[in-house]
Amino acid sequence: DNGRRGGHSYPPGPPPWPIVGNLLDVPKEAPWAAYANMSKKYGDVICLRVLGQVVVVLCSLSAVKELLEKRGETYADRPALPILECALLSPFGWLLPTSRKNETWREGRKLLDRSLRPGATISYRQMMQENTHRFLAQLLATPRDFRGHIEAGKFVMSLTYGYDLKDGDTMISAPVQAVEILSRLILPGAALVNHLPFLRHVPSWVPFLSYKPLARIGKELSDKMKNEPIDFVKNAMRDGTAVQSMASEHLREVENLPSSMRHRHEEIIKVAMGSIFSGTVSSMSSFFLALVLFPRVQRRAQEELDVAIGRDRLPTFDDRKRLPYLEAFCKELLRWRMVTPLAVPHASIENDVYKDFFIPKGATIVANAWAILHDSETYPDPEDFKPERFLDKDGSFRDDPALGLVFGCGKRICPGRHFVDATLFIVISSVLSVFNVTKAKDKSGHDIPVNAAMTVHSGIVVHPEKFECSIAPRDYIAEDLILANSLS
Ligand code: HEM
Repeated sequence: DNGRRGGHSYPPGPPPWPIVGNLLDVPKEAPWAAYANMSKKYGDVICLRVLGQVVVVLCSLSAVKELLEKRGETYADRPALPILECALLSPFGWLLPTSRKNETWREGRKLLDRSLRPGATISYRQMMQENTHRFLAQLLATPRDFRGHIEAGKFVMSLTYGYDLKDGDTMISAPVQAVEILSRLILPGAALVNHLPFLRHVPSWVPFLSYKPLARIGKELSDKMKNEPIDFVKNAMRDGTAVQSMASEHLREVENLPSSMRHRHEEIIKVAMGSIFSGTVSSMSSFFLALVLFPRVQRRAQEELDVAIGRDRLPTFDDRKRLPYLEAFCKELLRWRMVTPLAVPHASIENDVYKDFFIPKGATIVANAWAILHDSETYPDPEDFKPERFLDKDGSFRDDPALGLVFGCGKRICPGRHFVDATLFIVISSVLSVFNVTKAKDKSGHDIPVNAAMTVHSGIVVHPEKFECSIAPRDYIAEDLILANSLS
């Protein structure tokens, strides 16, 4: 393979070495920034060859849109990763984010798109508001545990299954473990590890599991993850105690089908619902980080809330159109500290030619969303948190089509994006309307410095490092409001 087909060569990139190719060029730290740098030298479409695998990194909006969106069908696959075939991981083949482009993915994806479309999330507004009010009460009671309050996955479990997650609940232990295992192994940083054959057999760093045969562990976790929450919903439906949720709605739709058909539909429901994870944890921590680091932004958002809503009630979804600064704030949050700076890799299902470059079938395609949304020409001082970027001179909100990239692009674009958008709005506006978030103080009353660093958490998702902050009600009016709403 000399990298040429029909007169076209692979996209440019660092020259490959014999045998190892570009293995040593694959960045280990902040790969999004390293690829962005590389693109200054080689252009917006870069090619690396890693142990026989062609990896194409897209660093411009036009390249991402042209390939992943316009030629969406060609790039709708996920990479075929040998590691996913190992005994431990093969039972998770059904999970939509990593699934190859097959019939189960297509059907599951359709169901998720239907459940999570903007119109459908409107019917969950009440539930989101109630969850948010409970979150405010938890912040008031134990502000130092703010990370724990965010991390509970509550929003997603009540949306998906109408399940009220308690602290330390085992209902999410299977998904949490599975996500930890999968995401550590599959994505960009780990891309090269996938090709190291010994890993196909022994992920020895999984100590809590290693006493059982891997195949059994994988199957048990996968079954638990898929079946346990759905069984909960079915039982609740039988007892007449089921509350509205995505799962109960779908189960109701197929309730009266003949059993053979019902079985297949229920399987798809399990696949689709089981593929939903709490993805907003990272953004919510970054939200608190932004507030401590940029007090000016916090004050401005509070001024807008006070004028538009007043101080005697909490925000609702109906207020959104009157809060352009807050809208811009939510967008800036997703841009400033991207959750998945390299999105999730796609793969090509056939040979393709882009701008005279040859992209072979089976190539891994990485959309470098970070390079685009942190480009200092389009976003001056990209590391600063500035909602104003998305405001017109008259203060109205200005949308930016490139922002959608934080949710990926094309056929695999995040189906949870509208839900995320709604969740962030209601949580952020509610927190800001009643709390002041500032640097925490040490015993002698000095500000504790804030660690603003980000860390790669389990493979693809990036989180803020642990930091401290003080979260206090703005005044007694705010405190009363939180308490009154958490009781109703
Ligand atoms: C801030 C929060 C979130 C971010 C930044 C995010 C981002 C992403 C990205 C970048 C992808 C890959 C897109 C691509 O391949 O082009 C993705 C896929 C996915 N996301 Fe999200 N996501 C978030 C929250 C959620 C939530 C709350 C849900 C469910 C309600 C969800 C469900 C999914 C699923 C099922 C996929 C796989 C889609 C497929 O492969 O067909 N995500 N997400």
